[in-house]
Amino acid sequence: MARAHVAEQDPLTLAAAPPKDETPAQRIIREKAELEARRISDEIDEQIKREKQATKRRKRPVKVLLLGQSESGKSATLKNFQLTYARRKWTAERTSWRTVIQLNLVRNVNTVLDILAREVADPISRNGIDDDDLEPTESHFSRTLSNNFPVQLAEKYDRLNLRLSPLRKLQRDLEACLGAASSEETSVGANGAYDPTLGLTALAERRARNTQEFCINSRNGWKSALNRVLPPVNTMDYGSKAYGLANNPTGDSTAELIASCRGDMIALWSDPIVQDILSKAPSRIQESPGFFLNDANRIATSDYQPTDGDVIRARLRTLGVQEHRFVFEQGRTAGREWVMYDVGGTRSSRATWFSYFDDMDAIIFLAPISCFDETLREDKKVNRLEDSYLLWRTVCSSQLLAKTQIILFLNKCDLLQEKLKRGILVKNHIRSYGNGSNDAVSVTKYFQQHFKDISKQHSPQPRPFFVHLTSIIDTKATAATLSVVEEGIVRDNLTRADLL
Ligand SMILES: Nc1nc2c(ncn2[C@@H]2O[C@H](COP(=O)(O)OP(=O)(O)OP(=O)(O)O)[C@@H](O)[C@H]2O)c(=O)[nH]1
Ligand SMILES: [Mg+2]
Repeated sequence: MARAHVAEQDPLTLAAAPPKDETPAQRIIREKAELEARRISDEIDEQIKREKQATKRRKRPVKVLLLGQSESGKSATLKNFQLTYARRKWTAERTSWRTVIQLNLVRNVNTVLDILAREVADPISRNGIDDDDLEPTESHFSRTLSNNFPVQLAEKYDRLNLRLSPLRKLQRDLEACLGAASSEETSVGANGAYDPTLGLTALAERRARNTQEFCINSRNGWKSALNRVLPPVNTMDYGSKAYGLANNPTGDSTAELIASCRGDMIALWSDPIVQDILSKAPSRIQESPGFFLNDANRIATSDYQPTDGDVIRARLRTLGVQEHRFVFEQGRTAGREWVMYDVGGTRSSRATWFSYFDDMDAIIFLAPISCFDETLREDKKVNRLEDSYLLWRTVCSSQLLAKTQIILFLNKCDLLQEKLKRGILVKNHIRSYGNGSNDAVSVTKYFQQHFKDISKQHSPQPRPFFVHLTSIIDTKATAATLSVVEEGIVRDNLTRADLL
């Protein structure tokens, strides 16, 4: 009774109650109207629910996978994305690249010394001593050069070699601190060997057996390698009495040591005879990844701070698959999170790629087209461009990626131009090129057509061919390319969200 009384008093119940004097005909009309109102209300609820779900899907991170052989420019592309769209994070992380760049520079110096030793000492290289084993001794240059050059020059090299010798130990120590990422892979373990006749599925099965690289799956990406550097380097001793570096608590000992070698580095690099010898070497050190000798004057200082360009050019090999998350601060997708997966490109790393094919909004495939005359570090028998063709075919033909947008970057166009200008003939390395013109436009067009044909022939279903000619170290031009890429990826991402 008490409840009925409350219900009677409730204004909502009273308002919704049928009129007291309602006739049966009026009742039928009223109930019909109520039914219709409920139907409309349910429909609106359903619409709101659908829109909420679509908004949620649209807000899910944009996922991009970067693929391509080692040294193709995947990490450099990722860095450009950060530089262009996540400036705050980029600036915060820039300093942590200092040690990598210093190592790159130190390695450049040691490589020049090695090339000099090998080039001027024919008897040594003929005796089968490998580049990697070569460690010039104090008297090495004077012993070998004195046959060909004035004694005073030989003495100069001896002096430089001796004065720069602490950089040998520094290189080893920095490599030890940075870990495997700081060195290039030069040979492939049996388990990790890439066999192009195997599908990626079969390769993925090998993954579990190959533990060397796959245990490293850093969510912080390269930061994990960079973070390892500072403490051990602080305590290094590079003949510290001579350089006054012992127990420097700020980690500046490396910079101090490198700075103390600056004059000698520059003297070595600017020497015309050294330049002449290097110009006759089979590959140009200036075109190798992480080349900084032209910037020694600026980098070999105790207070060196990397510039944006330095970081893009720094070389640190990617191990395993690294996930990078960042919220775009500008662009069409400002406020939206992007997740980019940067993979290691060496043959032994490729088996991991497969498990990331699912659920990507786009794949950016990097193919360095300047490499037509080079072979893989990990397999000297394989031409780099041929390797890229094969990889591209594998990616295009994947059923899992049949509906995924794939964007091709024909990268290192700057180096391609350099090589062609130097007179390197494409036909000598890519037989199918025949007597085509050896200029950059014709060569690029030819390579591009080949990639397009592969995509057309091997894609499980027709897909558009998106291609960009890039020089990823050119940050301004790359920003313009990335803007186009961002638009395409987001458009695709929204379409997928609405279709889901
Ligand atoms: N000159 C020139 N150098 C480039 C270009 N793109 C990348 N590089 C440099 O080439 C080197 C290798 O690039 P990375 O981005 O480290 O290559 P990666 O594909 O990530 O290689 P892995 O991590 O081994 O798979 C770096 O030193 C880059 O700065 C380019 O277009 N031109
Ligand atoms: Mg990389």
